Amino acid sequence: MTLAPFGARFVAALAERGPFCVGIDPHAALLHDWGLDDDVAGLERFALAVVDAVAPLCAVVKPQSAFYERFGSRGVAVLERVIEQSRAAGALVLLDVKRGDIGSTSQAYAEAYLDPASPLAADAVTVSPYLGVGSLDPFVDAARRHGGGLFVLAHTSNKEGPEVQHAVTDTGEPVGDRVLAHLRRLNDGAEPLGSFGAVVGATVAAEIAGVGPERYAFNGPILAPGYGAQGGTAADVRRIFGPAAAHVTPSSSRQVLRAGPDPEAMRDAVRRANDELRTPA
Ligand SMILES: O=C(O)c1cc(=O)[nH]c(=O)n1[C@@H]1O[C@H](COP(=O)(O)O)[C@@H](O)[C@H]1O
Repeated sequence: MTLAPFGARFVAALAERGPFCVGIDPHAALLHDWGLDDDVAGLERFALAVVDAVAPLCAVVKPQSAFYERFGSRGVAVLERVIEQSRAAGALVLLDVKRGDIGSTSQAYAEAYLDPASPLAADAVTVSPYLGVGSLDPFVDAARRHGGGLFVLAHTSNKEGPEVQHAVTDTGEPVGDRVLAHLRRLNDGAEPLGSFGAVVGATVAAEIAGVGPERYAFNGPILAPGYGAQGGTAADVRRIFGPAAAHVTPSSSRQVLRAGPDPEAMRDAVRRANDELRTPA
């Protein structure tokens, strides 16, 4: 089955279900809080309970691969089920792996995460441009071939990010903005939205190097992690992104997961976040 381009699927999913993205990150501390052991059985119970509760309700889920890889191949097998069951429940799966390498290795990563023949195939994947945005071309090609999406790290939510991302390039623009300029070109002319997105924290400064929300006026999706547990709010999303907020999926992991294991409490957390994010300023 050939999928429609990711950008179009992203727009439709947000319109139908709301902008909020749930991160499925089975931290050891959360397993403990839920009364589960920090082992593969606990991981599986936790992750699939979250999928059952939220995947039929929210537009995007974002499992972070590290929390599954921690348990080796059996943990990765749980991740495969999280991906498959979330997609079956109608959520887009953004697999958070932050990959990026020289082109020939990026090619193998792209096949692992975007080729529908792979057991780990997702709708979209997070990638790092630190080896140069051009090193991500195999991901771009695979996304175009398979209707997949990319989210490229630009201005991340962590306090250490600006050391690299605000550094000024030869063209005088910050590194993070150079990444956004590449995305502007990749998405040029796509309707209703391109498939090549940016990662910009819901915690970043509203103005960087004298430029405000206009830096995010590009024709692609934006993932905004840091909502909730890292302090980002709906007001921050509106302040940082301005009109581009219409294409932003703010994500939170711990804020929703801490509401579990009661499925209704997790669903309430998702509904609350979507209500806050949809309310006009
Ligand atoms: O790419 C990401 O998802 C990401 C980028 C970023 O700038 N900051 C960030 O926190 N993340 C991820 O978003 C999630 C945040 O989790 P919470 O702080 O529990 O909501 C984790 O999976 C992080 O790895």
